[in-house]
Amino acid sequence: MNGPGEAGVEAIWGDGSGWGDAWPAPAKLNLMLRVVGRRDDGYHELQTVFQLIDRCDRLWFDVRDDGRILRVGDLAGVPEQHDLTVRAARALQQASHCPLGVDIRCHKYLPMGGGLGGGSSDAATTLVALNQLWGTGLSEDELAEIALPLGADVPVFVRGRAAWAEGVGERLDPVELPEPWYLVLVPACAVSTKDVFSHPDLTRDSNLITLADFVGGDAVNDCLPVVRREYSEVGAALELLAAWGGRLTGTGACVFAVLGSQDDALGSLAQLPSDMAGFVAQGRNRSPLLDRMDAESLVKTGRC
Ligand SMILES: C[C@@](CO)(OP(=O)(O)O)[C@H](O)COP(=O)(O)OP(=O)(O)OC[C@H]1O[C@@H](n2ccc(N)nc2=O)[C@H](O)[C@@H]1O
Ligand SMILES: Nc1ncnc2c1ncn2[C@@H]1O[C@H](COP(=O)(O)OP(=O)(O)O)[C@@H](O)[C@H]1O
Repeated sequence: MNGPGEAGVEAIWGDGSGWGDAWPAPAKLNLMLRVVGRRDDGYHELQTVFQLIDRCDRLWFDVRDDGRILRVGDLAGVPEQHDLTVRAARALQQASHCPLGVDIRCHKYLPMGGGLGGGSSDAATTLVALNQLWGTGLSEDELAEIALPLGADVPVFVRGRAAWAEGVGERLDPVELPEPWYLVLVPACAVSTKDVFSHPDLTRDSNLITLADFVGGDAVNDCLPVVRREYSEVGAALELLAAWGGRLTGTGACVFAVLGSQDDALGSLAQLPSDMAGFVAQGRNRSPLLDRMDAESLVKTGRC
């Protein structure tokens, strides 16, 4: 992650070129989030708007002939069998009866527990990449179905488009939004999605709104009051963004604001207090993962 004062953007992340052999796993921002109900299984019904950004984890996959699925390297606090990339590969292997395996390497650039969906995006990139590399040939709908049990946020990354979302995040309608420059702050705390959704004070009965309401400025995040109260670091970060109307993404901890230009955003990043981390990224209606697929037109192996 970039600290304040460093260049906040790597231009190669946004345009689908310059990835080398790495597969991108972009972050998302929830531009608004309403909790509109609770299902019998405890999951909450949401209305949210997802936009992708051009800040990404990077993944590499080496196909194995012996069917084993292995993680290369460590991820702090996440045992290999719980890693969403490993779980995604296993889910695809089971669904497709593919005899192949894979070594998975992931370089994290996205904070964990930040509300940026990094783990979910890693899982989605694994599904999309292995569907190609294993030659399993599943459709986007089939991949999205495998994605949902891995996490409510995984399907949007499989589909790779900014979206208006309902249900637990699986009912997705693509939307075309402005693609502004965002300043994203990363408070020094990780927020547990589960803890926020089980908090007794969480608003769970927001009224339904329409896309037109959102476009007209209704951009509330119902998780904010609880998160702000439980994590003082989040409140402090939001104060730094007050001039631009800072917002919380998902259940946090990251907060973000729309800046007028890349230069404005980088200038504001450079002026942050030295103990506040952050980065600059551009909104994307189309995932860098889809751009990478198009750019490289990888040849299907047809080995399954
Ligand atoms: C809130 C959102 C908004 O985009 O993002 P994050 O802040 O986590 O990034 C997502 O819905 C999160 O999706 P994801 O991170 O995949 O969550 P999951 O692993 O499926 O769920 C973690 C836990 O949160 C609770 N949960 C999650 C989603 C939801 N709609 N209702 C819930 O009650 C459940 O207790 C679940 O056990
Ligand atoms: N490959 C992975 N990358 C990140 N987190 C992972 C991964 N696999 C499992 N996890 C778990 O998922 C949790 C949520 O991670 P992440 O998706 O990055 O945050 P958020 O849901 O807040 O956006 C992490 O705290 C971690 O325990």
